Amino acid sequence: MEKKIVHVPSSTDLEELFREAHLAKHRAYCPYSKFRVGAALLTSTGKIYSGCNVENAAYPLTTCAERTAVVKAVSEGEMSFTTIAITSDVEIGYSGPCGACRQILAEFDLDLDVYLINPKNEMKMYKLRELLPIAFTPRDLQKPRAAHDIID
Ligand SMILES: O=c1ccn([C@H]2C[C@H](O)[C@@H](CO)O2)c(=O)[nH]1
Ligand SMILES: [Zn+2]
Repeated sequence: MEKKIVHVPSSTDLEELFREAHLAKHRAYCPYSKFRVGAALLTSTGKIYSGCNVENAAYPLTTCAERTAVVKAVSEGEMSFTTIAITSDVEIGYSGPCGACRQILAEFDLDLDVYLINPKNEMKMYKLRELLPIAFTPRDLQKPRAAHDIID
């Protein structure tokens, strides 16, 4: 079997990742909610893709920071992620990724490390599988289904 080379994040990688998430938060376009979010995604090759929330006058068209980062990475050919850092202006506790973003991240790896960081630089790490138990992922589409469920 071919061995996959995975870049194990060092503490310097993580510091850089947290800094990128912080910088991305400052680029948030959120004139309606005034709620800034920054995210930074680390690939298994050691690259970082960051993103901010991008709102729209047609409110439901808003893109979350996490989704911006995923779309940037995937559109540059990166699909293997080890870690995401997410930061907002919530000072008491942490703001977690919304349900839609959890699902978007679950497409790629439920073992993803999710760091939530607040403005006091406190942080908490979760595995994505903890944040989205019994996730629906591409593997579910591969599972055998009962004949009566198959529509052809
Ligand atoms: O996971 C989340 C949740 C919310 N937001 C953004 C969307 C919107 O611009 C603002 C308030 O919901 O925060 C994100 O970027 N990520
Ligand atoms: Zn979201």
